[in-house]
Parts: sequence; structure tokens; C-alpha cells
Amino acid sequence: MGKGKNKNHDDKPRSSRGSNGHSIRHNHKRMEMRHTGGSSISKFPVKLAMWDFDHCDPKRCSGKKLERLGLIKSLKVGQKFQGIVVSPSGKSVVCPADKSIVEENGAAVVECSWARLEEVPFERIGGKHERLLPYLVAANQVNYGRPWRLNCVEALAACFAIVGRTDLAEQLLSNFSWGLGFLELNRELLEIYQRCTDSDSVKKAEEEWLALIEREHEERKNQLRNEDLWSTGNVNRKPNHTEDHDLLENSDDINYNTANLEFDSLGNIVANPTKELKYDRLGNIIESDTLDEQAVELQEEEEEEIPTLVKSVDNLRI
Ligand SMILES: C[S@@+](CC[C@H](N)C(=O)[O-])C[C@H]1O[C@@H](n2cnc3c(N)ncnc32)[C@H](O)[C@@H]1O
Repeated sequence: MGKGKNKNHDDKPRSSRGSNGHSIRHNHKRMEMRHTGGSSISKFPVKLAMWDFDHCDPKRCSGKKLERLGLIKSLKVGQKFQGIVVSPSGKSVVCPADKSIVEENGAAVVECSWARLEEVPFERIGGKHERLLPYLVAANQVNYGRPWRLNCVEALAACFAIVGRTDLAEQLLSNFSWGLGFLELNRELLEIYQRCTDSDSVKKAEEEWLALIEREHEERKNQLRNEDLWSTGNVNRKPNHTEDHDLLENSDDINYNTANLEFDSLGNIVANPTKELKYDRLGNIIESDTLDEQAVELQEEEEEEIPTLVKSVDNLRI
């Protein structure tokens, strides 16, 4: 019997009650639930679910935010999910052939810390359609620029985008200030995955992309090495920092911001050793100062998790 079912109710509606006999406060709560999704009324066109292991700070956790917005349902350990389960324990990658499963049964994620994956009882959660995500780059403020390591909302959005439902991906991500940046950052690659068919073809496209960015990265390194040799060719040349700065800032070829650079006594460019350099998906250097202060703090906290992360990312790369 449901909660409160044995309570006596007044027969006559009182002034503080609405037409359905419930108190105005109760009705207001129901309306709020309708808007915040606290009830079973879903505001999202397909089912969204997560197993939440409470590893993360609720204020920073994208899964918890989706729950607060009433967009995602929390599942218990022992419960299985019929749709696509985007999970580190997947064996094959999400592909366009998964579209009907997503549309009919939705998508789920595992809300946990990357550093504590070994604590998750993967055998007691999941479902028949567990999937990994192919190479994509995170745009969230904690792991910006890191491949494979997406947060929950990015993982769900990636799944929708790959199966060809970019509309759903946009709808979900638009709840986060940085959200649509995820689709922008990965646009070219997502379009490639969308043109694939099954899991093997997505895997092949991923491998080709990785080979391409590896080649481009090598080319850039060689180009920089050559530029460097050229600028130091004349040993009598005095270091002229202003000139070097101008040269770099006006160069279309070099995608550097000079704020990240230092010059040695001969005027050669050396990367600033005190700043961590980050790379975008094409191997360009991204200035870490573009992250806001809070993001940097979060980043530092997450850095502590790196040893386990390396293991988990390896797990993700089947
Ligand atoms: C480890 S949790 C981290 C959640 C983060 N604290 C947040 O705020 O959303 C991210 C979840 O997204 C999914 N996910 C992210 N990247 C993935 C990938 N490359 N392959 C499979 N699942 C992935 C998994 O369900 C994973 O457990």
C-alpha cells in the first residue's frame, strides 16, 4: 500500500484545497514536479537512465544535474536497462545501427568517478546493449581536451549524435553552459561516425582518424623544428624577443599563443615549462589559461586521479 493511503481525508473540499481535493501546496508541488521532472512525466523524448554511485561532488556532476532537471532516472544496482548502456565495460562501440534501440529504449550511463571504476559492480548493472564510445574529446570544464574521458551528459550526447540524433544531443547539452561546445569540438569526427553503419565500421573510422592526427602532429613538430633551425641559423644574431613575438603572432601556420612560450638566451623558442600544454583534436596547442579559474581548480583535483585514469582509458581502448 502506498504512503499515506490509510489516512482519513475530509469529504468536503476546504478553501485551501484545489478542485482535485489536494491542498494548494500539494498541487503546487505537483506542478513543480511536472516542470522539474520529479514525477514520471518525462521532458525528454527518449528514456535516460544512470546508475549513480555517488562518487562525485553533486555540484559538479553532470549526471546529478540531469537528475535535478528531471531528465534522467536513477537505477538501482541489480536493475538492468534495455536501451544502449554507454559504459566502460562495453565491448563494441556505439554505431548508427544502434539508432532504433536508442529511440525505442533510450540510453544509460554509469555515474561514477573515473578513478574508482574498480569499485563499480559492472556485472550487476548494464544490459544487453553495452557500448564503448569511439575516440571523442571532452569539452567539459574538468577534462577539457582529453580524449575518451567524457562525462555523463557528453557520453549520452555522443551516443545520440553517432546514431544520427544530433537534435537530441543538442537538446541535452543545451542545459550546460559549455555543452554545445562538445558538438562543435567533435563536429568533423561525429559526422564521420554518422556515415558509418555497424560497430566495426565506426572502429575502422576511429583508427583512421587516430592515424591522421598522429601524422598531423608529427608534421607540426617537424615544421616547428625547421622554423627553429631557420631562426637560429645565424649564430651572430642577437635575440630579439619583440621580433620573434611579432613573427609568431602574425604567422598563420603556427597555431601558438605566445603567452605559452619562453625564449632561451639565443632567442630560440622553448615551451614554458611551468605551464602544462594541452592539445586539441588536431594536435594544436591550446592555452590552458583559457580555462576559467574554477576549471583549473577542478583540473588540479582530477590530476590526482591520473594513475588510475591511464588504466581506465586503456580499458576503454579495446
Ligand atoms: C566515469 S563517469 C564520470 C561522470 C562525471 N563525474 C560527470 O560529472 O558526469 C562518465 C560515464 O560516462 C560514460 N562514458 C564516458 N566516456 C565513455 C567512453 N569513452 N566509453 C564508454 N562510456 C563512457 C560511462 O557511463 C562513464 O561511466
